[in-house]
Amino acid sequence: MTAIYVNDLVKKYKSGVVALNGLTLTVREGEIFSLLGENGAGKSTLINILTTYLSPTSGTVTLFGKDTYGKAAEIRSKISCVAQRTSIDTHLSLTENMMFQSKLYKVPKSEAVNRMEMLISCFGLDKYLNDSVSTYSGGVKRRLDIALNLMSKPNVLFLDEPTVGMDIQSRMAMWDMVKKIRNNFGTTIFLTTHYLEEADQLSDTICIMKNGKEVIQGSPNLLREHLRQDMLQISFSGKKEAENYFKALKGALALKESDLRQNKILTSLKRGQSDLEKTIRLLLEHGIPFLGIEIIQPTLEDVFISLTSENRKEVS
Ligand SMILES: Nc1ncnc2c1ncn2[C@@H]1O[C@H](COP(=O)(O)OP(=O)(O)OP(=O)(O)O)[C@@H](O)[C@H]1O
Repeated sequence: MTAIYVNDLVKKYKSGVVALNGLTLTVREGEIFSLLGENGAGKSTLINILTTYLSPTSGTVTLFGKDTYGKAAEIRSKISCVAQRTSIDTHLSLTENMMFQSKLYKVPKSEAVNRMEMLISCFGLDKYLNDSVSTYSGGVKRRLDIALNLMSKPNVLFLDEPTVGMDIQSRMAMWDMVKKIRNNFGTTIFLTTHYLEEADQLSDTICIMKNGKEVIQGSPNLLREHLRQDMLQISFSGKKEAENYFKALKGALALKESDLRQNKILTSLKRGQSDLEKTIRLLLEHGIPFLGIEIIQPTLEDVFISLTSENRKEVS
């Protein structure tokens, strides 16, 4: 069943900015759906419309088959949104925070206690029960915030950049939690992220947005297949060296600005082995001190850069 359906959605702000420009996407029930896009692509605007805090200029938004227009209260009882700022009260204990949340959603007390105990155990929050919430790390506060938002048994959970600013351990604990929410409760999860690795690890479906419109939507593998060709990667000892030799190789290898990444030059291979041989010859003839050269499979980051860079080809 379709959880969220957005068709030809347009949002024009009073300032004249068109933040969403005919966006269409589908989120299936029980999946983890990630929305990726550069700053200003329209992700927050879309979340604000889906969570009923903004009304669209035109287009259709349905949640579980029902048109959301004018039904804010009904929709809000089915969803939860974890924004970047946590809704935790650091003067209350972990359990007081959870019980307070259940009162907001009018969950009967005995049911709320059962649900709280289940969530605490499911997400490994029991080891923090005796500590003051104000001493929790950012990662644990974020996990508690998500647990609070699950007290109301939402059908859809919106997560706005759930791991921003976290170290790798906290990020992995969060990924584990997000997968458990889908697997154990069947909750549909709609998240935004700037981390391609996160989208790749977590998502059943990824949608890449640009300028208020979808560019591509599909599984991580489908997106990777979109490039359909291997890439040539030349590594240098540092970023500066890569920049210098990028200029020297630009014309000969028909490189684009987006082909320069940190200490590497990455470009699509048009003629496989013969491109590799030509490039090695060129590097040796010009005495360019490269560290390595290899043919690699495109990553999700390569797909993202290829689809969102200005001169991209239209998606077939
Ligand atoms: N309240 C507003 N009034 C006018 N323009 C706005 C408003 N909110 C956002 N915008 C503009 O709409 C466009 C989309 O913004 P939005 O915040 O939805 O993008 P985003 O993808 O969430 O960006 P980021 O990743 O930086 O959070 C941008 O050009 C932004 O400046």
